[in-house]
Amino acid sequence: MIPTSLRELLDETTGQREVEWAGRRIWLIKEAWGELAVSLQGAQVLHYQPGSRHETPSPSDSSPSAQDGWLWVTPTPQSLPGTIRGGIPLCWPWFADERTADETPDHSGPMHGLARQAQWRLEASDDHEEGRELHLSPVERLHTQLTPRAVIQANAQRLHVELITEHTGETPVRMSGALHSYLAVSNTFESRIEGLAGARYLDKHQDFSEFIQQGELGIRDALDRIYESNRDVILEDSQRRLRIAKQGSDSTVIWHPGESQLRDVPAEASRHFLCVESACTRLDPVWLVPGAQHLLGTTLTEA
Ligand SMILES: O=P(O)(O)OC[C@H]1O[C@@H](O)[C@H](O)[C@@H](O)[C@@H]1O
Repeated sequence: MIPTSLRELLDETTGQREVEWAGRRIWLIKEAWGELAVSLQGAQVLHYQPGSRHETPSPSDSSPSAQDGWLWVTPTPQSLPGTIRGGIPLCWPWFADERTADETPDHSGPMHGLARQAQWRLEASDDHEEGRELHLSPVERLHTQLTPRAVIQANAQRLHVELITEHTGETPVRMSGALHSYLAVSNTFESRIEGLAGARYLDKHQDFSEFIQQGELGIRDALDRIYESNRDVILEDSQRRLRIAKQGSDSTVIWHPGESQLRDVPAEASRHFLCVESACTRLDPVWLVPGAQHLLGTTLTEA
């Protein structure tokens, strides 16, 4: 589900073009296989919709429909240099406040790292498996030893995002990170995740105490959990069943603020997303040695 102003820009797009939206440069694609929108702030996918839209939702109806895409974006994003809440923010080279690869003297780097605020450049947009493959790199160096790049593939069947980190320095670095996907749902508190039953998790709301997931996970309230799992999960709600697969990640983060008001999200809009994140966290940090690389990936398909 994307804001109406972004929807209008997509509706006016044929093929590919760069536009300005919410003060950011956005790469829009509308082709026979579907639609994609990527913000060059953060190399952040904001929208993916396979196939063509069949109908325009009525403006009076604020609930998302299957035609609104698989990702959710707040209708009231922060202005720059803030970040856009929604889509798939890249959290790099640390997750949340772990700051393992933070090079500031007092470890005061931003929550979720440096990548999502930074400006990225589109290096290539190629035909790929009857869809598109985009390659992006940060405009400025973000870390003295680590270099990230993003690869985004989209076609009529799937959206795939890779965050690749190369170690170009001389001493090992401990990093973490996440593909912080905001997935669109018709009602967060009626949605359900399959695939985590029996998994160990840390509950951030209970001082990272450890628990085992009993049965499948129904979302009923706020939650902030790191599951130790590398399995696919399925997000089910009344509009679709989405399979979320991942690569290079042994942590699955499930997050929603519940009824707490986020300052950049109107109350009604916050009932339409759930974050399911392919991550490397305190449970599975990545020790990168000189010359090595790590790939963190997520793949969304219809289940
Ligand atoms: O508001 P932010 O910085 O995007 O973070 C949102 C949430 O992101 C999740 O990944 C974290 O587990 C939460 O603790 C955090 O609150």
